[in-house]
Formats: sequence, structure tokens, C-alpha cells
Amino acid sequence: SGQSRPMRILQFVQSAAAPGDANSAICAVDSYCANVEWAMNVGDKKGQILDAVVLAVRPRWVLELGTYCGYSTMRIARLLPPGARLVTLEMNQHYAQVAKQILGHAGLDTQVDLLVGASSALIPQLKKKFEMETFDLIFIDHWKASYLPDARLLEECGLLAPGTVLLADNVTCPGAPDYLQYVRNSPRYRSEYFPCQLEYLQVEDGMEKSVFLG
Ligand SMILES: O=C(NC/C=C/[C@H]1O[C@@H](n2cnc(C(F)(F)F)c2)[C@H](O)[C@@H]1O)c1cc([N+](=O)[O-])cc(O)c1O
Ligand SMILES: [Mg+2]
Repeated sequence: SGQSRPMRILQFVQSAAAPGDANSAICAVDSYCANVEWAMNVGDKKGQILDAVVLAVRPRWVLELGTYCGYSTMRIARLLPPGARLVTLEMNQHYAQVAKQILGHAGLDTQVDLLVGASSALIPQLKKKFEMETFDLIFIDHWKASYLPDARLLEECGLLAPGTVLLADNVTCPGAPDYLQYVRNSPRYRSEYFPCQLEYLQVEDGMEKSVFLG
């Protein structure tokens, strides 16, 4: 049932998770993807690293590149202080529609602004659209070849302030070698690697946390 994998994930969340309970929605996605069919959510192991960074930063403004089904969107949104906002960018209209429904089921849609389009088109519009200056935290989990160009675009648009934290998923698997080389060698970042396992599998992956220095 359910024509697409995201649709099947949505249907499982709607059937298995208590409405308004973000943690049960997160558990439902992890349970489905660990036992029924794999999907490219950040997962619970790397998700705990994401949680720790969100709690440490206590961000007022968060940007996520790559919503997919909204799993990491939920993990971030449930930990935000009151008044904080999470902007998440998605290119695929179908995925965005699924994510909106999963976020709604979890009771997290008020903290989240989900935009559909290409990062190259949306990133330059963010300051004006949300009347904000810079992001405190950016979670990067979209196409791996887009990590570096989009980090450069964020710099050029003045959306990073000294102290802004960039957290990138999959820097080992599938890998984002050009992004890694950039943040590890640029004097504008202090970078740190968090080794971990790929979601739902016994495969090595890791996340890179890079603090922008200005
Ligand atoms: O390919 C992976 N992820 C690609 C993720 C891609 C997702 O990001 C969206 N996007 C693209 N551009 C934008 C923007 F920002 F422009 F709007 C948003 C795509 O539509 C898709 O939903 C991946 C693969 C594996 N794996 O093991 O193969 C494991 C993972 O954790 C992964 O994230
Ligand atoms: Mg990922």
C-alpha cells in the first residue's frame, strides 16, 4: 500500500504514533525504517548527536537543507526554545507534502516553515522573507554534491555569523569530500568530526560540526 516509500512511512506514523507526541512519531519512523524498509532519515544514533548540538546551541534561528520525510525536522523542532523558528528546504513537492503531514501529526508544524524549491533560489530570499539576519544552527542533509556550493552561498548571503554552527550528515557515507576539505582547511571554520553508524545499518558514517568564525 502507499505508492511511495515516504507515503508508506507517513501511513505507519499515522497508525502507530500518538497524535501530538513528537517522540512517538520519531520512534515510529525509526521502527518502520529499521524493520520494514530502509530510508535516508538521519536515524536515532546520529539523531542523538543532532539533539545534543541543538540543546548546546539553543538556537533562535535554524535552517535545515533537505527535509525528506521530516524526521530530522521533528528531532530539531521538538527541542527548540519557545519563539525559535526552524526553516527547512525541500525540492520535491511530494516529499514536502508527506513531511508537512508527519509534522502535523507530531504537533510540530507551528515551529517549522517548510519551503519547496531549489536552495540556490531560496537561500538568497531568506533574510527578507523571515526578516532575520543570521542562522544560529544549520543542519545539512540534502544532495551531497550541494553541501559545498550551498555553504558558500550561505556565506555570500551573509546568513552566517561568528559562532553559527553547521552540522553536516553523511560526510563519510555517502560522503561529501569537497565540503569536508573546505571546512577542515578554511580559516573561517573550526571543524570537528563525530564518528557514528549510518542510519539503521552497521556501516560507518559520521557528522561534521563546523563553527563559522567570521
Ligand atoms: O542521498 C542522501 N541524501 C540526499 C537527500 C536529499 C533530500 O534533500 C532534498 N533536497 C535537495 N535539495 C534541497 C534544497 F535544499 F535545495 F531544497 C532539498 C531532496 O529532495 C531529498 O528529499 C543520503 C543517502 C544515504 N545513503 O546511505 O545512501 C544516507 C543519508 O543519510 C542521506 O542523506
Ligand atoms: Mg543524511
